[in-house]
Amino acid sequence: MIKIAVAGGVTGGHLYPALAVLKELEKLAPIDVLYFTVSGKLEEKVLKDYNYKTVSLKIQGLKRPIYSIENIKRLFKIFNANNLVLRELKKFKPNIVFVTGGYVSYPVGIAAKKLKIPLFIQEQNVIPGLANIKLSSFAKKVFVSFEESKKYFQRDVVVTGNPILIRHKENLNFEKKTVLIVGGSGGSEFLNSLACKLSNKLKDYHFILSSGKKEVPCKSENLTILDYIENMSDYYKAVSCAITRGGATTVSELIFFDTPSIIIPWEGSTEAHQIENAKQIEKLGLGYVIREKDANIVEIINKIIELSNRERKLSTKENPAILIAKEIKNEVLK
Ligand SMILES: CC(=O)N[C@H]1[C@@H](OP(=O)(O)OP(=O)(O)OC[C@H]2O[C@@H](n3ccc(=O)[nH]c3=O)[C@H](O)[C@@H]2O)O[C@H](CO)[C@@H](O)[C@@H]1O
Repeated sequence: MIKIAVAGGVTGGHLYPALAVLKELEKLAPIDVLYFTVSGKLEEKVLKDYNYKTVSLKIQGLKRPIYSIENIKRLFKIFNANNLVLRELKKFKPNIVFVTGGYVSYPVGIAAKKLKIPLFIQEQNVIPGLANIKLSSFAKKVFVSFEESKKYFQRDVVVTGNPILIRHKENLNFEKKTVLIVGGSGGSEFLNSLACKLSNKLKDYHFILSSGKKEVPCKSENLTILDYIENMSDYYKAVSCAITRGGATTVSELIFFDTPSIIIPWEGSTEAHQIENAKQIEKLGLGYVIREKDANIVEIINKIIELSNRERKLSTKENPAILIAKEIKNEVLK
């Protein structure tokens, strides 16, 4: 039995890679999971379908710029959460702690250090997040998704690729050319409004928008609006092309499913990390990166037409989740 404590969430970008690894680990050995969640966030909803123990933390991420009064309050909550995490880890006695970044990972990683439990870290983004960078100095292993991330760590890291959680429910088959538009796990007002403009101009195309429950300023026959898509894998495979933000997990999924795509990175992302993630799509010739300021509707339409006329091929790739699961198993069941 592998007893594993896990943290990684708030957004889908951190959550799904962790779940992907646990899914593979379960195939290698029986597992007992304690998952640290953030109160009210996506993982608390998603984990209802899983048979994992959970501990909910009432914490918030630090605002940028880092030096502000509000951050002192938030740090205080994180320090309080440290005590709860310590208590829970002492009770659960995991063989290993695994974190996939985001601020919830920090108190869990620190507690692992205090209790001398081996810590494994997984980073999705090309430019690593603050929590993972800080924790990496004492982690037993660090897995990164892209070669380019190596230079940000002052230690050895293992390049595995980003774990992909395959979520299959149905075999989709669209009659018309279909464009998937997704603004990350929280949606994007910018992409919602772009979906309106595109569906209005390209009437012979079908658009599917994951709105993240954010406002969509139109209704149109050729625009299907969904609050959230549970089975993203089915969509990645079936659509002609996708338009997305530059979240690392979305980018990795597009690469995994060979989905031709246009990435319009979220300009507000910390250290503009979404721009660096997005470049991976261009590097592989899978699509284009367009900055918000250059998002010209005619150019986007031309790119949609070009990408959706490409023949879709799904090459077989090994899921990075398998590699990481094997490393965890080898560490625990030495
Ligand atoms: C606003 C924000 O802080 N974004 C960050 C967050 O990602 P955020 O969760 O926004 O974005 P990502 O694009 O990385 O991942 C989204 C995940 O949610 C899933 N999904 C999305 C929509 C939907 O309807 N259904 C669904 O299942 C996608 O399949 C994917 O697995 O973490 C990422 C990974 O560290 C970062 O790169 C992003 O910059």
